[in-house]
Amino acid sequence: MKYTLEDQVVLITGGSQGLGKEFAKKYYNEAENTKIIVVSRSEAKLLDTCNEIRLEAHLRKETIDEGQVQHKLAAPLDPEQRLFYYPCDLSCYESVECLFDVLRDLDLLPTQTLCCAGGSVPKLFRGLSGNELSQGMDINYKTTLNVAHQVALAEQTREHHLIIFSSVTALYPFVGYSQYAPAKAAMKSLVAILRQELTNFRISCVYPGNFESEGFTLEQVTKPEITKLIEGPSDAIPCKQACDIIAKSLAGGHDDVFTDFVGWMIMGMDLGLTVKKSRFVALQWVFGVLSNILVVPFYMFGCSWYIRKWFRENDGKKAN
Ligand SMILES: NC(=O)C1=CN([C@@H]2O[C@H](COP(=O)(O)OP(=O)(O)OC[C@H]3O[C@@H](n4cnc5c(N)ncnc54)[C@H](OP(=O)(O)O)[C@@H]3O)[C@@H](O)[C@H]2O)C=CC1
Ligand SMILES: CCCCCCCCCCCCCCCC(=O)[C@@H](N)CO
Repeated sequence: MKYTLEDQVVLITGGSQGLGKEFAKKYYNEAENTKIIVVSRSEAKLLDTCNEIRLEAHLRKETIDEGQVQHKLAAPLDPEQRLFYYPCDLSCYESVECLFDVLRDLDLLPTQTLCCAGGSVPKLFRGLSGNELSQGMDINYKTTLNVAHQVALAEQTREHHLIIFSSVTALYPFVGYSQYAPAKAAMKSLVAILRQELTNFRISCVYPGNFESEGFTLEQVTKPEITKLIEGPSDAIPCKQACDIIAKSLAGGHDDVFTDFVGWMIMGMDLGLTVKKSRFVALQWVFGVLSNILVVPFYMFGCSWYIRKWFRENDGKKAN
């Protein structure tokens, strides 16, 4: 199944900001007939986002078409429009059912689904509240699980492209990400199973390294220094760059997608009983096998030693 921006109905979860919004912009600007539905919890944010995308496109067109194009304000699921929004807490299964009922009624069942909703609160384990812990699973895993299940039920026979946004931390879990990495690892596991079961689906899984977004700015505030140190090699790239890299990789037929070289290396080191479809996969496998023998044990030894030293020096204080 070819990845193309044109002639689709695309459902983007977490479409109100960050990478989801970047994808919404991309579809809106680079495809003519594609219908886009952005979903997130906050209606105010969604409305702002839709207006911003339309206004930007309008202003751009105005300079080309000398003001011939009319700018319309966003309305929730207005069938005249190409860009729709729907406020919904996707971690609640019943709400996702309602969303799909609405989409079915409006003949807007998606042909592509981008599960971008997610987010992390990086802190040391003892510093997290019970609410933050359950939010980690709800925002990252349950939003994706619920949407994937409803799409699977809605699209029993038609082809569908499901694109799930995990993280490099699913492949390399480390200090500071206890609230987040396990949920992203669960998404990787779900992807492997759905690829075997949903035979009419193309299922892609994106493992981004750091990129700039509203969520990223926020997580930097609570992120422990030791976490920043370990993830140092994955410098945050601009959101648009991440979006373009992912779209290009999907168009190239790859289904395990990374956004930087560190991501490619870590994906290679993650061997096991899953099929991998990533860029330069043969080279990645050879690199992975060799580095698991020659580098990983020493890196992990050094890393554990450094983390223990860091905890000793910070003497169990709230070390963030
Ligand atoms: N930025 C980074 O460095 C990296 C990000 N990722 C992953 O990529 C994806 C996009 O990241 P980024 O752009 O930074 O994300 P942001 O944190 O900037 O945006 C997250 C989006 O998810 C929505 N959302 C959160 N919870 C729910 C919910 N329960 N129901 C519906 N929508 C929800 C938010 O809207 P609202 O609050 O209105 O619900 C928002 O639109 C995420 O899954 C993230 O984990 C992976 C690796 C690196
Ligand atoms: C031989 C071994 C070499 C290993 C090199 C180690 C480099 C580690 C890079 C980890 C990058 C993690 C990005 C997390 C992004 C993310 O998901 C958060 N921004 C949350 O949103």
